[in-house]
Amino acid sequence: MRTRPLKVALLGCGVVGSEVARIMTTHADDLAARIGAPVELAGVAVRRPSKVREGIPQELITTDATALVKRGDIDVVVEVIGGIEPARTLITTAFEHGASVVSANKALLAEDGAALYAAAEEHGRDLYYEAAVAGAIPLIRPLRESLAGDKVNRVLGIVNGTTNFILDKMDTSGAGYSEALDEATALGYAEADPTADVEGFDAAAKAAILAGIAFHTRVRLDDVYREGMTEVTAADFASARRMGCTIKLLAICERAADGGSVTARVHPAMIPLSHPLASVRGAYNAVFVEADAAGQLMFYGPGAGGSPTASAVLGDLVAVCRNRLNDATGPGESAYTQLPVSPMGDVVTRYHISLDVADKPGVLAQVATVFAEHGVSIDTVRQQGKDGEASLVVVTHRAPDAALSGTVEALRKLDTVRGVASIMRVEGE
Ligand SMILES: NC(=O)C1=CN([C@@H]2O[C@H](COP(=O)(O)OP(=O)(O)OC[C@H]3O[C@@H](n4cnc5c(N)ncnc54)[C@H](OP(=O)(O)O)[C@@H]3O)[C@@H](O)[C@H]2O)C=CC1
Ligand SMILES: N[C@@H](CC=O)C(=O)O
Repeated sequence: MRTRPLKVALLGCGVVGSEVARIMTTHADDLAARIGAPVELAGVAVRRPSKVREGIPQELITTDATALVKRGDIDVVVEVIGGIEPARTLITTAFEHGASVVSANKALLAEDGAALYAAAEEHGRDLYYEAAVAGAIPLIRPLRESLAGDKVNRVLGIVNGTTNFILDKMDTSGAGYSEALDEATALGYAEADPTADVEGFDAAAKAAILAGIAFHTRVRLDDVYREGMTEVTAADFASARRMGCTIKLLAICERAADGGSVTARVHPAMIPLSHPLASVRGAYNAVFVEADAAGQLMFYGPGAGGSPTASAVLGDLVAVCRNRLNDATGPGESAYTQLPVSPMGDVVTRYHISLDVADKPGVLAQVATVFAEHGVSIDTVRQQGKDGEASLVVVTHRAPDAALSGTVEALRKLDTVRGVASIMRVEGE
């Protein structure tokens, strides 16, 4: 074993960073044995230097992250600050000064992953980011390495722990949205700004990363269709239950049958209770990967929180340190192509639509005509009338999203349709 330690700079010591530091300290001997050299925490950059950080010597704490990554003797920079800047500049500066980087920053990777990869390659360094998608679950490396010889066609899953925690609470205990979000935040699952979770930005960033790796193409955050879960109501859960379903925020990345394009989307969806994703509880994540030769694979585990995420960061740290000792780097992204990303309108799926309508003769026929005119075939209709008004629930067969949007627009114009209470896609059947 080499006796000179590999030096690690930790940028950020919050929910994830504090757990990374703790495990680096408590498992130091194991890590050294696995790497073949000891690893030393050489500095910890934070915003608030006076905050008490258990187990971290005060002399390691700095507010000058730039000076830390520019020191020139740092082997690996672990970036767990989050956000776009200063994280992006710190990572590129780290490469310029000879360090490899481990990051958990999905927002940055989805926005600027290609440029960061290019910077890593230019300087002959590694960029690893297993923790950026689905917390503790090994998913990036299986997709990038284990499945590199196969052809992945679909990635579908729950990739945000906070929203799964909230939806699960709403479904099983009738908890309110705000109360469940507060709990998820207190448990360290939510992003610094939880809007990223509940509005689907975090899951969309993860979908962009997954689609990119799975299909060997570049997919950016802006390419991902996104709907959050803030509008999901108790009434939606009641409708879902009547259909034998529950509601989950899903990330779905698909390669077109002809292989010439891909789609990536994040939105709430009804899924049958019999589907394995329906029983993913709390802040757990689960991702299905469908590949030509492998068939269907499922990855499951804790998707958020300090300790699970630190596990993924530490796994990357070991891999990157081993590469440093061997004067090597892991797989890069230079083989990526650019497949077009098709718009949401091209996606074909089923829909559950709740309408408030007048309860009088001919309304059902009028509504059915609108669906027919837009080429959307109806599977089931349920109507419940009360005091001259009625609630009409239509479940469709598979149809293009653009056709469904056209249908809904036309329905809104009917005098007899008082309002469209909800539109939910139905997946996983
Ligand atoms: N929490 C989770 O479950 C998961 C998080 N991630 C990702 O990990 C990253 C970190 O998340 P998390 O630990 O939850 O975030 P926190 O908000 O808990 O921690 C952020 C840390 O960064 C420090 N920091 C912020 N700005 C600066 C700056 N300009 N210079 C130096 N330090 C700075 C903060 O300092 P101070 O302590 O002084 O405030 C804090 O220590 C994010 O990219 C997140 O998306 C990924 C998977 C799961
Ligand atoms: N806020 C994220 C944290 C992990 O990526 C989530 O809830 O999944």
